[in-house]
Amino acid sequence: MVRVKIPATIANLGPGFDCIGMAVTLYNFIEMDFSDTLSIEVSGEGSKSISRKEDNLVFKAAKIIFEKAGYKGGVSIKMTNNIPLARGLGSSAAAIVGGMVAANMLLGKPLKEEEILKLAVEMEGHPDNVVAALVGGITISAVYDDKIFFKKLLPPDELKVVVTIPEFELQTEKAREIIPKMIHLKDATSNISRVALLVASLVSKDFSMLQIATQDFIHQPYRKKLVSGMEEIIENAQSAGMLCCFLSGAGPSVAGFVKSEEGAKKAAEFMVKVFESKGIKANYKILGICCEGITAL
Ligand SMILES: Nc1ncnc2c1ncn2[C@@H]1O[C@H](COP(=O)(O)OP(=O)(O)OP(=O)(O)O)[C@@H](O)[C@H]1O
Ligand SMILES: N[C@@H](CCO)C(=O)O
Repeated sequence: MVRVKIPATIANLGPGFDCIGMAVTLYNFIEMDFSDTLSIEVSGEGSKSISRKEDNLVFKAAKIIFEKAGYKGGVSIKMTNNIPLARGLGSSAAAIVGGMVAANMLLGKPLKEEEILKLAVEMEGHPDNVVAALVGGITISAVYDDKIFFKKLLPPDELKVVVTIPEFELQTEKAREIIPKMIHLKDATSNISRVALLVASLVSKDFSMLQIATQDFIHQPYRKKLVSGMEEIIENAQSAGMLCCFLSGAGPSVAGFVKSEEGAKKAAEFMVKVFESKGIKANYKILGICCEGITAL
């Protein structure tokens, strides 16, 4: 039997659409063992909605590894989920990375980490969440010639993350459909400058420009139609005590960086209030940045 712990991830951090991801201290757990048949147990988030059949995402990810390694038997999977589904916290990346890594461990690690990384990115469709879930920290990824190139930044100690999670689900697929296929050169230039500024700010631990460095011009302006309250929260981030604020992944959660737990609480209460003013119930979590990525227990 193998057991893994997989972090939630926040993608984009504003302008880093499909390339920046950040692992945070909220975890799902997967136990996997050999079995004669397929059995799936789910507790916690998604326990009412997640499929227990062959179309389960954790199983589908594990099956890719089983097929590569030539294993044809059954499997039992027990998951304990703390990452809410379809809220912009990387639940699908956690399911894919967790399923693949657990299956590979169960079979005695026939695949190398690079192979798993490639298969997981292919399955998810973009590298941001998957890379961060695998290696932890804040990751910057690029895909070229079928290979994934990434760098991991270890976060400045004092940074905390406050995430406000609306009650409603937003499937990433739907949140991607709303983004136009063509973007203006001016918007592309604005995002390129922000991403460069964001990475430089994190590396130099200079947070003074984070509000500008997390501005986005290519996905948030369209997604705000799907997440009412998001724009008001982002516009007032600094007066609410945050260094900056952005849509978490594809949404609908909204996340911000703060320097203290006390500041985080004040910011979270503000965010919850804005959502409530739009008729949306929301809760919040104050998280750290997870430096390790998926771990075997
Ligand atoms: N533990 C899990 N087991 C099985 N399926 C899961 C699990 N977690 C997520 N999923 C599947 O992934 C879907 C959510 O994925 P989606 O990409 O829409 O959002 P997300 O990954 O939570 O957010 P984001 O991609 O914005 O970070 C769920 O509706 C469910 O089908
Ligand atoms: N980069 C992705 C993250 C969500 O999976 C998006 O924003 O659609």
